[in-house]
Amino acid sequence: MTTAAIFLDRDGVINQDTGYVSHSDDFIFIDGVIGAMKQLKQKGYQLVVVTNQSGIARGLFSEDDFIRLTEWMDWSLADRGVDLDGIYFCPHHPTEGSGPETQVCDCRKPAPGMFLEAAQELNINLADSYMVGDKVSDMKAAEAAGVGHKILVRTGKDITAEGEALAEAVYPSLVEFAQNAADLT
Ligand SMILES: O=P(O)(O)OC[C@@H](O)[C@H]1O[C@@H](OP(=O)(O)O)[C@@H](O)[C@@H](O)[C@@H]1O
Ligand SMILES: [Mg+2]
Ligand SMILES: [Zn+2]
Repeated sequence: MTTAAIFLDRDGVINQDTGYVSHSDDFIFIDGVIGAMKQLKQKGYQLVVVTNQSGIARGLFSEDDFIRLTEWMDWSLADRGVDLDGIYFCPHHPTEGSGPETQVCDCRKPAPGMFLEAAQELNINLADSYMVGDKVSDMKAAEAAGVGHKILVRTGKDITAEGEALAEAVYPSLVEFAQNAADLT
């Protein structure tokens, strides 16, 4: 059996994108998102985070730093009744940096790799799923993976005309999206 998922971009959707956030001291949940995530789980969706973390390739922080922050985020959410089903990240950048993570990959959005891996591992029906992001690359990655619904929110980077054209809908934040998303259960 497959189930639908809500794919969530991290920076600009879950937390304020102050630029390459790598420590819990700098991780600020956007108002209302934890409640919104809880509501989406109750509607029957899996919740899967898909995040580009080129700060690793750029040498701004290490993969261990990312994992430490991710564990903190995961526990902060679990404490508030939200269990994430999956967290996928891309540590690469095609040109920036000088270490092993500086490489062309198939996981950095707008490539669909993280979505396809999640779909395999978590038995996700991509056509019935949603991607909620703040950038054109989020919409393009979802499109390339065959995610049925592409949503932009205004809590991150400025929404461009290109982004608006690719998205099915634009909401002020994840809160309004969760209020409008259909029940699966
Ligand atoms: O929004 P998600 O995918 O969760 O994460 C994005 C971050 O890793 C950073 O990605 C960078 O893009 P580049 O990776 O430098 O193109 C910039 O957008 C930063 O402001 C942002 O903090
Ligand atoms: Mg983002
Ligand atoms: Zn990658």
